[in-house]
Amino acid sequence: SPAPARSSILVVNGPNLNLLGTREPEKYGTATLGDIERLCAGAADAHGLECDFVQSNHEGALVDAIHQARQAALGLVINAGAYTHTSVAIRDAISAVELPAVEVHITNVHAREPFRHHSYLSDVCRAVIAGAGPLGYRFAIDYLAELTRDRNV
Ligand SMILES: O=C(O)[C@@H]1C=C(O)[C@@H](O)[C@H](O)C1
Repeated sequence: SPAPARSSILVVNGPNLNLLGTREPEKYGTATLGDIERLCAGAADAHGLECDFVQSNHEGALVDAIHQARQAALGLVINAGAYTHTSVAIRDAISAVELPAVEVHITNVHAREPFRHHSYLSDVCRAVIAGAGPLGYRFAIDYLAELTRDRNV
């Protein structure tokens, strides 16, 4: 009989996102990382799925978390924070694990400083959601649920 379908989405948050709630609230809002994780859990639950969460300020720890998702998750939601704009290592990890990934940014990075306009991750992700605030995480989960529906991965 086929292996049971995977039911978890790994939500990856990068550097400084642990400060959400008090980090430049005029840009990032007042929702804490915990609030966002609860939003994600509720979004996944609506699809009969669950979320695992990792947040790290360390690039290699994020790479390790992406690797570990390969055997367990049906997809990735990733807000790599500043590493979005610098990290070939995280890009290569996403590409290597061959899971559908959605890139999320709370802010509209294209309306900010030029150095935020380029992402090393976008072309190895299925979709990019930027500027919708914390709701972007829910949109990403809804999309991944649709993408992987009825797929015994
Ligand atoms: O909007 C966000 O969630 C992203 C979060 C960060 O920490 C920044 O370094 C990115 O440039 C934008």
